[in-house]
Amino acid sequence: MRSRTAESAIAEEQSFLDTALDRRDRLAGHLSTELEEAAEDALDHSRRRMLKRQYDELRRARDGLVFGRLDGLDGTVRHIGRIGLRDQREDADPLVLDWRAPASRPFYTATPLDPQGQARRRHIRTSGSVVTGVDDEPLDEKSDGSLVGEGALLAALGERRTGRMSTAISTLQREQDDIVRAGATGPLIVQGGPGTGKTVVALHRVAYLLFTHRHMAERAVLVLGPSPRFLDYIAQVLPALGETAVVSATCDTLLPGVTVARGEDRRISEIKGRAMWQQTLERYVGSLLPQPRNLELRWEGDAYVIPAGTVAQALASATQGRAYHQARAAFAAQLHHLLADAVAEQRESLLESMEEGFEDILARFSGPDSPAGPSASDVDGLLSEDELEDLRERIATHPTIARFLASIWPVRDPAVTVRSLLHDQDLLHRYAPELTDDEKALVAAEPGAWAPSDIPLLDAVAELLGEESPQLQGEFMADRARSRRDWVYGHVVIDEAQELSEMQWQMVLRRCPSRSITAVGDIDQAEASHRHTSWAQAVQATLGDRWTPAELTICYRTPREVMELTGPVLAKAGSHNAPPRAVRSSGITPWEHTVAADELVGTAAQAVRELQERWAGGTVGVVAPVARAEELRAALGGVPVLTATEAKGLEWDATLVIDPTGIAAEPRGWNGLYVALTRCTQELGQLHLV
Ligand SMILES: Nc1ncnc2c1ncn2[C@@H]1O[C@H](COP(=O)(O)OP(=O)(O)OP(=O)(O)O)[C@@H](O)[C@H]1O
Repeated sequence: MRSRTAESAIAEEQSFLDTALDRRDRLAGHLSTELEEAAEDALDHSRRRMLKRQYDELRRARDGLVFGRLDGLDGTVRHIGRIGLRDQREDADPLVLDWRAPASRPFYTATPLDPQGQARRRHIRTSGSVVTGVDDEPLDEKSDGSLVGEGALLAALGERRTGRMSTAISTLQREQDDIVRAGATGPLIVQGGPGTGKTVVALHRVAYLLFTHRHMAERAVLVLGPSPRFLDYIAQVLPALGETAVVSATCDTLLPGVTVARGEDRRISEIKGRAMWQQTLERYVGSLLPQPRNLELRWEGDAYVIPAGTVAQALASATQGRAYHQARAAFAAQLHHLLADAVAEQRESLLESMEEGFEDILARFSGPDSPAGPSASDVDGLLSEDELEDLRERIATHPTIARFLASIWPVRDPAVTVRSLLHDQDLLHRYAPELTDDEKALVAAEPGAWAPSDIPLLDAVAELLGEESPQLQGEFMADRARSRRDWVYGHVVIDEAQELSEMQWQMVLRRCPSRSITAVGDIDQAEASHRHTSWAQAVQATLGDRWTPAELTICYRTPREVMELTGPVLAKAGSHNAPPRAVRSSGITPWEHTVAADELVGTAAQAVRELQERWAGGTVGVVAPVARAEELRAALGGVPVLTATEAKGLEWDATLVIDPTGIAAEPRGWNGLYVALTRCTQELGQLHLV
């Protein structure tokens, strides 16, 4: 039963929510009329876009229109919601504060020890347009102050999982909020154990940055995740936060038009992920540039020679700071000039010699008293500037000259270029001397189809070669950004960043030269083939020490009972860190059974059925060793059966971990097992093999 005070608080907030909903509808109606009229009025484009954005924002903001309230020590009352709502009176304070606005910050960070001028924080729970409850937190009393809005947080964490991540704007915690609102001028690397809200923080940070730095929306924000399944899991969070200027991708899908077509051996992927490839590729593409020499060209039946010295100068100025194809275009322009000059010069000297011959003839046939005939000065051999321009134009568009250029400086395709290097041990010997003979042989023996570790190499070569023809610039659209290799993003967010190889980091930096990057990850969950065991090591080759560390320390997902099992696993993974502190207990003891190999599938099927019954309306997931995943997938149809790598970043109400010893025996398997054990929000079961 609710107390009278709770009833009256709910009624009070219901009345406020009704006002806010009414205001929202009025504003949306007003904007809609303005937009309709604007169609005829030819409203200027950018204003129209702004109105449309505001209109869409208002229409989307149904859930969580108002979710919080701050009562100041000075008696002021401020409501906080998904978006800001202006009051009817222009000079009045906003009716609802946007959660990202600076004035909303105390909602996430005020504590009894640091009340920031606030007397009380209230979480308002709603379902559609109905207020269902309030949680009040006095900020003028002493408490341990470790959690913000504990009631609302624990209610959110205890909810059944839907298989899709949801927003956490009403329950963001202080350490999370600090990261969400951190400055964005350089790389920020956030370390956090499983379930500490790294993904939550990363996505809310995108929304915060796009709200605070409007210019970022013009260049879009790139969100990089570990797998398409993960991107699907987080897909609705940003639209729910009102953000559409976002492109999501994995490192494998970042290069437009290129698809990963095969898996690869860990050893080779480690070799191909090393930072040294950047120099290797630079050296190799550099070697493909033409060398200075005499160039012999034909034009309209005559031969012309451009001497090696002149060619060397033209090459030096064309290649200066330019990618291969841009340098080629600059050199072509110079070549056209040089040839036109040579043609003009030859023509001049020909005319001059003709002229001299003509004067001799005249001198022979006429005496000193003869009347003056045409003289050398009357026959001007020089080409006018227009004639010279016309000649250059004809040279520039002539197929013979284009063929000549192609013979000394061919257009190159990144894919062919990468393959020609990787499959040739002699070239590898010359340009990748850092590799051992064994490593070179392994790389050269790889099949032709692209593997994940090829993508950053292709990307690097595509950058070194440059676009053959410049791509059109235009008005921003996320699709446009996605379709362009050379798109420069306003900000990049990397989730599960511990998995990135050095070459993948390079690929990210290429897309964000400003280095406005947020990388979140858990170095203890790293399973990729690289050997990094610290962030400093992971980014040494790309960022050096120019990055800011941050940390998340509280586990929101996994209950205490499960987290207690993970300490020894983490130690076996070679980590010196302790697992994060779990914020809650589920009251359910993790269980484990041991079964014979031939009973494994049947027992797993039975266990999944029981879990599904217990967690009806929620989700159940199975994590298994790579070698068993296929068989289990076939037998347990309908339930996700994933390897530890595939389960990264995901969560279910209940997880069944199959053959933990088998998972631990995989490469970096203890890290994998740490991932597997920490996926559940409520119940963990393990099936061991005898
Ligand atoms: N402040 C919060 N309010 C409500 N729910 C939260 C909050 N922080 C985290 N959660 C929930 O905790 C769970 C774990 O969060 P998240 O997936 O972001 O963690 P993570 O650190 O990325 O985990 P992992 O390393 O395992 O991928 C999610 O269900 C998320 O919604």
